[in-house]
This record gives sequence, structure tokens and C-alpha cells, in this order.
Amino acid sequence: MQNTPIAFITGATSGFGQAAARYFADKGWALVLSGRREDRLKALSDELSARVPVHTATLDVRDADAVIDMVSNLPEGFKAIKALVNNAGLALAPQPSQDVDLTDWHTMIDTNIKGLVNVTHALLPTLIATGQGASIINIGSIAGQWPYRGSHVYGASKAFVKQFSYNLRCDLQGTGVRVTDLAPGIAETEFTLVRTKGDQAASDALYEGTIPLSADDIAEQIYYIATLPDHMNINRLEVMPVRQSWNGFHIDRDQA
Ligand SMILES: NC(=O)C1=CN([C@@H]2O[C@H](COP(=O)(O)OP(=O)(O)OC[C@H]3O[C@@H](n4cnc5c(N)ncnc54)[C@H](OP(=O)(O)O)[C@@H]3O)[C@@H](O)[C@H]2O)C=CC1
Ligand SMILES: O=CCS(=O)(=O)O
Repeated sequence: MQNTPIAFITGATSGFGQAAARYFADKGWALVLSGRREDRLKALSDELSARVPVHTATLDVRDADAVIDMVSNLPEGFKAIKALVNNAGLALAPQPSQDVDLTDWHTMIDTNIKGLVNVTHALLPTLIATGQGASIINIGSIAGQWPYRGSHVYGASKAFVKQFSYNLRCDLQGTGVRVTDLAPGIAETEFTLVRTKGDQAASDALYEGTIPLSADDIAEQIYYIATLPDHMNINRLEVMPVRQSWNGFHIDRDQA
């Protein structure tokens, strides 16, 4: 266990986080896994702990005190984190800004921005102690780079993730800790079910007739970034499926 690298993954109950937990376990990493759904954490721990050491904690990343408490009480053998995967996040309200409830905007800011900041702040001393080869992998999005209708605060929160990642790199220069903004495009997970507040038909329709990224595709990229040679840092990695590209500008025209 002494030389076993440890990954700390937020949002491990579904999608990218769950796939990353499995991927890192396959490669022999020890795992600290968190999310709000305790039953799913337990099932994942039952599945993986026969192969690698696993510590789980139910955690809402929006709760800064709970994050500090969890990180300060990591059990022996799970303290020397090598890779932090800041993955917990969500989009809400795909409709235009003018039709969105303010609470949905607040939830995205509290989770995607403040939650990611809470976890990063709590783990920075540990990651700096690990030093050379440590990584912070922040899950951004193409929405942080490219505007589209209905992206509003979600895209803006991921633009924060991008710039925070770059700025962290500046401050961590000399510590050996790498920072990456991994920005996926359309990927089939529970993401759209959450975004549409449980509309399975809308979620299915989004992914129908195309080939989106899978959670496993992104897990592989996360692992690739975490295991690069110590002297290499990928600043930002944007990944889309081949069947996704950009839209044109929208022009508002008078009716003929
Ligand atoms: N799927 C996609 O197309 C893309 C997704 N992303 C980003 O990838 C990340 C993972 O999303 P994805 O796997 O697709 O979606 P899922 O909905 O499948 O997974 C989201 C995960 O985040 C966790 N989570 C959400 N809110 C909180 C919270 N307050 N505290 C702790 N955990 C939380 C959920 O766990 P629980 O509910 O148990 O707390 C769940 O494990 C997100 O940051 C998302 O923005 C980026 C680009 C593309
Ligand atoms: O972050 C999610 C990808 S998309 O829905 O903005 O394309």
C-alpha cells in the first residue's frame, strides 16, 4: 500500500467519475470516492475493494465544512493523494436564460464553481506534499469555451474551471503539481437526465442517431493525464466525438 498511488474522485456515483474509479482500480490505484448517493458509493466500493483499497465518503461538495472534515479525517493509507479528479458537477435548465429559475443558476454556481474550489482548497496541502507527479484534473466542458443557447451559467461555470485551472498552474509552479482542464463534448451519462430534471425521453433523444463520447472514453483520458511523465502538463484537453462540431452564428432577421 505504501507505494500505491491514490486517486481522489468526486462525483464517483455516476458517469465519468464512476468510470474513472473503475479504470484507476484496473490499473491498481487506491481510491477515495465521494458523491451524495450513499447506496451507489457502497455498491462501487463492494465491486472494487476486492482489488484495491477503497475509501468512500458521502459528500456534498457544496458544503465547505463537510469537505474540510472529510479531507482532514482521511484514514491512514488514504492521505497521500496523487491525483485529484474534480469531476462532481451538473447542468440544469436547458432553456434560455430568461426562462430559468434563479435557484438553478445558484445550484450550478454552488456545485461547479464553489464545490470544485472547496475540494481543491482542502487538498492543496496534500497534493503539494506529494509534489512531483501529483495532478489536479478538473472536468471542464466544451461549454466553457464555446457559447450556445441554453448554456448560460453552465457554460460560464466551466469557463471558470478553465481559467481557475490555468491560474492554479501559475501558483503551483515549482511544486511539481500539474493542473489540467479536461473539457469533454457530448457524452452519454446521466448528465442530460439531470439537466432535464428526469426527462428520460429528452435525454434519449439527445444521444439518438449519433455516437457520443462514453464515460469510459473520458475515464481513459483522465488516467492518461494522471500518468503522464512527471515533467509534462496538459493545460487543457478538449475532446469531442467525431460526430460533433460547431454551429454557425445565429442571425435575427426581419420576416420577409
Ligand atoms: N456528460 C457530458 O456531456 C459532459 C459532462 N461534463 C462534466 O462532467 C462531470 C461529470 O458529469 P457526468 O458524469 O457526465 O454526469 P453524471 O450526472 O452522470 O454524474 C455527475 C456526478 O456528479 C455528482 N454530483 C453532482 N452534484 C454533486 C454535489 N453537490 N456534491 C457531490 N457530488 C455531486 C453526482 O453524484 P451524486 O448525485 O451522487 O452526488 C454524480 O456522481 C460534470 O462536471 C459535468 O459538468 C463535461 C462535459 C460533457
Ligand atoms: O458539458 C457538457 C457538454 S455540452 O452539453 O455542453 O455539449
